[in-house]
Amino acid sequence: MFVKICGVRTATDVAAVVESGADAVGFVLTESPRQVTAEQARELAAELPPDVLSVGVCRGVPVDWVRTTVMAAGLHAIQLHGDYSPADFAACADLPVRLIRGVAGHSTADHYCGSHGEEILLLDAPAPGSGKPWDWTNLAAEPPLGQWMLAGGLHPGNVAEAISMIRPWGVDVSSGVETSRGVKDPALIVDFVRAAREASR
Ligand SMILES: O=C(O)c1ccccc1NCC(=O)[C@H](O)[C@H](O)COP(=O)(O)O
Repeated sequence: MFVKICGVRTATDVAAVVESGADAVGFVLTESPRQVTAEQARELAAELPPDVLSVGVCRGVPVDWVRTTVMAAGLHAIQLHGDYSPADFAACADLPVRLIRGVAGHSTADHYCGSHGEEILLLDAPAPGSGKPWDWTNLAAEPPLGQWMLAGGLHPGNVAEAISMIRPWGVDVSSGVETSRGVKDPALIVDFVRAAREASR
């Protein structure tokens, strides 16, 4: 089970992620209560072990800006979130990074990983980072193909049930490990990763 903690903003958050054993960390580089600059992302990512994937999360900005900013931050992966085309993904294909496509999910499997050239597909709520769940129940019968992650309203108390029901390749969380918008809780990060790992055994 691949576990990503998104919207990390402080050195304390990073330390909690490392302690939790999560696989990936998302740094939101565009408008959000969790937004960090490329320089901040670079400094925070430098505190991560090399096997933890550092992801630059971008929404609603031109792909040229994404390329420049993620490279300046020295991150391992780009998450293009929302209305990005296959051409946008192709425009990043020459970079030494992994590509993640974040989209609003549907309760039927009309998405598949790789359709835009991405390595990982993230099926999320319509409002990313809102903490609001969406109806993913029908995915159990017809899950997407490939490496896909479930996100949107997950938290330590429901991630095990979601994994048992849907069997995604990975899970992603932001609000569910926060005490208030943009403020991560180290204990919730550890609880979330533990619950996800136990459910996928
Ligand atoms: O988290 C944000 O603020 C955000 C802003 C703009 C684009 C994407 C954003 N987050 C993407 C993520 O990967 C979140 O972890 C995902 O939406 C789940 O969020 P939540 O429902 O709050 O757990």
